[in-house]
Amino acid sequence: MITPEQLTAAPKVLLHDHLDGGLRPATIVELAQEIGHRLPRTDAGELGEWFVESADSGSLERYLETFDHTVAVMQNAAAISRVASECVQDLAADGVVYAEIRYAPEQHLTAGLSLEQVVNAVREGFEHGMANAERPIVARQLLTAMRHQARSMEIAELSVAYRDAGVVGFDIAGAEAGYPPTRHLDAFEYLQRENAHFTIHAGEAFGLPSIWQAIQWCGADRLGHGVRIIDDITENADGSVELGRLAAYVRDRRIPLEMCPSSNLQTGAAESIADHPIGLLTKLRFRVTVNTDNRLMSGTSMTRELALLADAFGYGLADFRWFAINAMKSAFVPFDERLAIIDGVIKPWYAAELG
Ligand SMILES: O=c1[nH]cnc2c1ncn2[C@@H]1O[C@H](CO)[C@@H](O)[C@H]1O
Ligand SMILES: [Zn+2]
Repeated sequence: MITPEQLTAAPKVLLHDHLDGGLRPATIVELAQEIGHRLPRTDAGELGEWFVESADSGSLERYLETFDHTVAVMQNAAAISRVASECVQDLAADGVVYAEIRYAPEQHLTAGLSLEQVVNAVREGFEHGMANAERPIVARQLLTAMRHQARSMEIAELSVAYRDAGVVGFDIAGAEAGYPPTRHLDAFEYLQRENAHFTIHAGEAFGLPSIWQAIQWCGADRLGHGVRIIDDITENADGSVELGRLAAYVRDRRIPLEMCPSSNLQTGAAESIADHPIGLLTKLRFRVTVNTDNRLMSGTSMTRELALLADAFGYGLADFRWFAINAMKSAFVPFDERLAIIDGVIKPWYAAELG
């Protein structure tokens, strides 16, 4: 049996976590007071519960409405830096040793900041967080463009401009139905020409066409969620499994799936953890990674996600090591930096625990 202490201490790698989905409720209350933003609850504990309940809507669109409040309090550089630093410290306390944290710079301009000022504020916060965390952690930025907006090219250019300043990749997020990834093809083609990395939220609220476009039209390095790839997999009555062409491609090419179990229950992408496609995809040895998505809206952490999976599927330390190494192999930092964490941090810890 894995003890809770062991699970917290286990080195974890997080590729899919939204900066504006992971604020401490107490910080939201303080920041809202400073700028006079009205919150649905003013007690931090109640506010935390409000986020989880409101995000528990069964629809991605309604889930996303809760971000109005977190984004509202992240409009000046001091607030953004504070949130970024606390994020890194919270992840380190949760045993995360490497994290790629994403947010949409274009959503943080309402009080007059420029896109560059937003990225710099996050950078300063991450540096402060790494320096003050209770355990060593490496934190990097992914810049997200909102798929219903038309600023993806500009944000892609921003991610390239800051590639040597803590930004390791690009993403698109927001409502998926009606906003296919090909809407932003120019941005993805630009990134490919720049030898840059990107992931795409696909196959969460919409099915295979979205995943297919993300990979075969846009050239995504990784898939955000990607749960609907299960629609291209047939389980026969005799227990045999058949992969369609797209599912086979994703598995054969080792395309990383950034899976976020609790988030998927809230948006209706899965019924329960036990029914979540992560079980079958792990058994079939897809390049599965475990992620939090939005710690505030899901009331979760990496430790909690792993504990839920352990309960539902009987996973143990060997499985958690596999998830961590899968994720670290799929990170957007240079290969030597990935290896340093795999060989210097993840493998030694598990070797000591597993014997
Ligand atoms: O699971 C998700 N699917 C799609 N979009 C999301 C998800 N979680 C958060 N965001 C969106 O990404 C923005 C930048 O971080 C958030 O403001 C939210 O609108
Ligand atoms: Zn997400």
